[in-house]
Amino acid sequence: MKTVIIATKNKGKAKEFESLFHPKGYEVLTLLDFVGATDVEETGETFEENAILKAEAIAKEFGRFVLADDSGLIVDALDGRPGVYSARYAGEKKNDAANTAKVLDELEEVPETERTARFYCALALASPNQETITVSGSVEGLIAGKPEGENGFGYDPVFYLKEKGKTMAELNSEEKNAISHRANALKVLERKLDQFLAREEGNR
Ligand SMILES: O=P(O)(O)OP(=O)(O)OP(=O)(O)OC[C@H]1O[C@@H](n2cnc3c(O)ncnc32)[C@H](O)[C@@H]1O
Ligand SMILES: [Mg+2]
Repeated sequence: MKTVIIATKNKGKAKEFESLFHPKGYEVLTLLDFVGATDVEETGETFEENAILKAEAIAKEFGRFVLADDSGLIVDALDGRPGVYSARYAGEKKNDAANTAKVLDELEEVPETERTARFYCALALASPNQETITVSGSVEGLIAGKPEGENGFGYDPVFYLKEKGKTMAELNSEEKNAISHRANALKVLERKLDQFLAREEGNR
């Protein structure tokens, strides 16, 4: 089986990438499978910059092609926050419940019509042998009044999808993977993947 390494230490992302890549015939490994892999600092100002930082650092470290994901929640009423700080919005400890509570708190006075938001995902595919490819995807929603649902991770319990009448955390993984920012970015990447892999073969 072909293998793709994802430069992430996030269990929720790892699980989603497994379900997204298995049907394509790829086994997925993440940094959770490699003890001692570098924790790449996310010093970029955009999702794209951070995805590139993570993918290129780990591709160099492992000497092979690597995919990285930098993603987050963009809330219009908060001028785009938490944005690139989504993972550490309530502090460096990366606590999903605390991050979510902080967003809900900040939106307390904001009426439903103004609670528009989107999840955004930048993917970077890097290799020591060729130029990095970057793609992105997003999904539109509203920030709910309180958390609902147990599935997914991060801000999923407060990300309400009007068309579904449910939060992202009330969808099963198949349903989330049909519409998510991550799945949408991966669809775009797919169109470029074959050429990228052919160049990898050529560089062996
Ligand atoms: O950097 P890696 O190791 O990949 O893991 P991370 O959790 O730090 O990931 P990011 O830096 O990309 O920050 C993304 C944060 O945005 C949120 N997020 C991203 N995708 C999400 C999704 O599908 N559902 C809910 N929240 C999401 C969640 O809080 C993540 O921790
Ligand atoms: Mg991170």
